[in-house]
Amino acid sequence: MKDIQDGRAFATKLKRCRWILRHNPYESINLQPESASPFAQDFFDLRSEAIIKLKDKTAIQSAQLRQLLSVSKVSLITSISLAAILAYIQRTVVPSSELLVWCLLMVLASLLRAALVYSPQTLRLDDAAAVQARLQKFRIGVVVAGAVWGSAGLLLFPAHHPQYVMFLIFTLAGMTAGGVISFSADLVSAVAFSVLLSLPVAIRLFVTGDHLSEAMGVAVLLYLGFMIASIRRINQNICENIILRIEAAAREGKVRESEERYRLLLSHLPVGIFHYNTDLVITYCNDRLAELLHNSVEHVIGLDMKLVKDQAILPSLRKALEGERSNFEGHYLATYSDAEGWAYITCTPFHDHNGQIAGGIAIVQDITEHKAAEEKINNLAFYDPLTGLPNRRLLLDRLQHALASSARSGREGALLFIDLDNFKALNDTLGHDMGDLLLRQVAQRLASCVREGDSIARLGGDEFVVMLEDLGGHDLEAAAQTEAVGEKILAMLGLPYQLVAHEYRCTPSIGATLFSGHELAKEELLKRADIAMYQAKQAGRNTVRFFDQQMQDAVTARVALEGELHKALDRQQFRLHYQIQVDASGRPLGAEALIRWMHPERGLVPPDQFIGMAEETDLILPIGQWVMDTACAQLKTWQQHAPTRDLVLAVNVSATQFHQLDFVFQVRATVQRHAIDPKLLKLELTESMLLENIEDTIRTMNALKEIGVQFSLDDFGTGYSSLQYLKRLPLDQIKIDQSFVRDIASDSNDREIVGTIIAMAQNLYLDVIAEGVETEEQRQFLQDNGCTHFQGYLFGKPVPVEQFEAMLQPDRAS
Ligand SMILES: Nc1nc2c(ncn2[C@@H]2O[C@@H]3COP(=O)(O)O[C@H]4[C@@H](O)[C@H](n5cnc6c(=O)[nH]c(N)nc65)O[C@@H]4COP(=O)(O)O[C@H]3[C@H]2O)c(=O)[nH]1
Repeated sequence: MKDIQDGRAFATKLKRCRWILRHNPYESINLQPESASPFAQDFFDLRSEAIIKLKDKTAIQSAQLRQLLSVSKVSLITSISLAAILAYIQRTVVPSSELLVWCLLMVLASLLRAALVYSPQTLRLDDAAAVQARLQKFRIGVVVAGAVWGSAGLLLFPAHHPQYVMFLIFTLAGMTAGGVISFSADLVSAVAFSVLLSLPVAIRLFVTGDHLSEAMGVAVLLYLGFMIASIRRINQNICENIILRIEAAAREGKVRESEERYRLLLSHLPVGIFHYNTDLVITYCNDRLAELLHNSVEHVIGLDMKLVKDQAILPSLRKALEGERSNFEGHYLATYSDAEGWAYITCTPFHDHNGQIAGGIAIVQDITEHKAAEEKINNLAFYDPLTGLPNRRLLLDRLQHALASSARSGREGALLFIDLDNFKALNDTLGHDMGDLLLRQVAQRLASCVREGDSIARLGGDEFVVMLEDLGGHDLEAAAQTEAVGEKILAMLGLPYQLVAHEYRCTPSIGATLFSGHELAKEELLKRADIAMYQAKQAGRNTVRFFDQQMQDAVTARVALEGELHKALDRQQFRLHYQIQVDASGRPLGAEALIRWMHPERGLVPPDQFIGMAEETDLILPIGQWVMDTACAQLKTWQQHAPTRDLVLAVNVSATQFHQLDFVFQVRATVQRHAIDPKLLKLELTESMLLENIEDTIRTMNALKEIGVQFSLDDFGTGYSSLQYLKRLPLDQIKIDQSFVRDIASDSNDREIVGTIIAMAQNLYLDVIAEGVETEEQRQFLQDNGCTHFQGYLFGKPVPVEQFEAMLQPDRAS
């Protein structure tokens, strides 16, 4: 029902619109699409069309006017010529006064028309009023000319000379026909001209009264009627032609506009576009494509794609010519320039107006940067950025493939877990840059130790893994091959490294494990190789060890212990035991503070089992600080009692602790916090830690010396024991390692070493203390050779403070 109503309203409005168009093109039309119905939409379209037509009305009229003016000159000349001929012929049969009047009228009418035709005023096509005025003037000229020509039917009509009458009618008929042709662009002008020309002569013929004249009069009228009908049709055709021309011009303008718009759009698009014909010749390309190819648009257009250097894209281009949309992603190489990169190309068929495939359109996206980013991400995800070697992730992936391949071939493979010995020390002493340099050189050397199909990966830090594939089919054979590669790696990595100005030597510890098919998961294999490496470390480093189950159990236990060690400090499970140090007469000089871990289940855990672990995990820092605090607190207590006031307490300091940037500050803060005499605090340092960075070490030791603390060099004799550095270190004491003391009685070598150490210390004015003295014989020997201080079970084992203080009682001393 609503649709019907809409339809009716639509028809009414359509009618009104048409009426306006026809009768008053300048009336404004204010019609809105009231609803979203299809009729309303149609009406809206029609209204838009009508408005455009109204605007075009002026253009139509000006085109009509131009057409009228263009033939006016010829028609005016023809009119004047015919008028002259008519006047000349009729001069003998019509009164000269009438002829003169007519000629005069004709001259005036011709002048008027000439004035209108040759008017200098230029016509403005968009000025509706000007066009209207000019048309009106033209019509006036035509009406005047028609009237003058019509008057010839009355003034130049010689009733008694039928031949001259015939000539007059003939001339007027010709003029009418000519007028119709000349003025038919304007219906008003053409009709007015015909009527004004024909009607007077027709009337004159009827007035004559004879039958022939009357018949001729009727013929003239019929002829006029036919003329008017023809004029209407011709006028309609002319108007339609004009409209078509205007519409075509407008359409052409729009097409040109849209072409320009698309041209601009295509040229400025960030993607390359090209059109190609069915011969694969490029017929169009935008600026971006030319830019991508490092070429000009002119050179690219006309390029025969069949002849380009890189033909990878051709199958996709051809697919589009078969009517299918296709894509291409890949690397491209330009033919006529050095351009290359990665592109993503979409090819679409292009149809002509008959629906036939006329070629294809290709959209080219430059994905070079995207590819580079992708590669970078890929590299980051799978490769170690420092050495360029595969990382753990890629290694595990390759291991998975190796397991599958081993399962297929029945041949074994092996993993070699390589850890550089003392790498941390290198980083600490020469800096991380040197560490990085070493790792890069290690990676290169490893590559020279394996076959092409084998893999090398860096897991992080100084840990590398080499994966060997296609070894023998039996354990022994595969193990021998693995051992050989391991030895080769040991030899190769053991050669000196040139780290800028430093020549550096380093050894690896290698753990190996074999694999055969999918017997073990890849993570388990890696773990086994790691455990074996740990075993190699335990065995003294610079060696290859194969995985064994006992070792794994030990490692598992160690991991458990490590977990508990993290909590030990918070749970207050550490204690300090004190081992007495005496002089030659057995008088207590002080003690060495030795840490103990009182584990609730494991009982007392000796430091050998956890100090190393604490150092690896940096737990040694809080533990070391706890020891320092506890020792200072003890010193403070001792300071307050006469028998213990002068006791010196030796505290072990680990390398990590000592090399902390704020170690001096920490010691000073601790000494001040407990308000102890710093002279009573003796820091025991080992040879190896002092050598790490001798200059920094001396600086730190001097700073601590300024506070007042003393230094004892622990385990003396086990390291370099070089006089060179010994001289430079601000030491107070040298401690002879218990390993020399132990065998003094039986080993003449050890006796010699001990003697030399004591002599050296005396030369440097340093105290000497021997540790691990268990027998009177050892003590006597040491004393005879000049040793003045002693520590060992002979005097007392490390004990809790209460027992230690009890040992100091005068009754016991005596
Ligand atoms: N067989 C035998 N052994 C004797 C004799 N006299 C002393 N000892 C032992 O020798 C070690 C001396 O300590 P060290 O050389 O500094 O060696 C220490 C030291 O390097 C480290 N350590 C102990 N406490 C600490 C600490 O608080 N901090 C740090 N960083 N390390 C510590 O643990 C190592 C071992 O300490 P301990 O097991 O307490 O072992 C102690 C002690 O119990 C003897 O006559 N015969």
